[in-house]
Amino acid sequence: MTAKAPLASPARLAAALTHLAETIDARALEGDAASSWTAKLLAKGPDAAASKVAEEGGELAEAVRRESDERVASEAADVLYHVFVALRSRGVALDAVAAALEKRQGTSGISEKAARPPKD
Ligand SMILES: N=c1c2ncn([C@@H]3O[C@H](COP(=O)(O)OP(=O)(O)OP(=O)(O)O)[C@@H](O)[C@H]3O)c2ncn1[C@@H]1O[C@H](COP(=O)(O)O)[C@@H](O)[C@H]1O
Repeated sequence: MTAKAPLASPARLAAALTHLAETIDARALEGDAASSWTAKLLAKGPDAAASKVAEEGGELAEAVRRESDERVASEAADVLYHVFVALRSRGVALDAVAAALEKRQGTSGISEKAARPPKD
């Protein structure tokens, strides 16, 4: 895929993310750490979830820099999974993330940055 290719199949990704979020929710409610990786991660708490987000984010960055498209997709999937686990671990609702994304719709990142108050 080239940098100019469209980001196809957003509905397919949305469906996969919905399935993933529902699975993580189910594991949080009745998962067993002996048989569920998600339940095991959640039992460790937000600090451990944060470490996994940082670790997987670094691996994705490395893949984007110098690995195959397949590796980039796989590392991106790892990041998405661990972001969802971290949100569940903190008790931050997916609705809050959706609201943050919706609020930004139609606002260019360049104009948003220009409107920020100056840093001290
Ligand atoms: N998407 C994932 C997913 N991605 C990664 N992992 C697991 O995360 C584990 C750790 O992966 P790492 O690459 O971080 O390996 P590691 O660096 O050796 O791990 P550390 O011990 O260092 O933390 C592996 O066992 C992976 O299988 C996942 N485990 C679960 N899911 C999803 O969650 C669902 C429920 O899984 P369970 O909770 O295990 O039933 C699954 O059906 C999947 O859809």
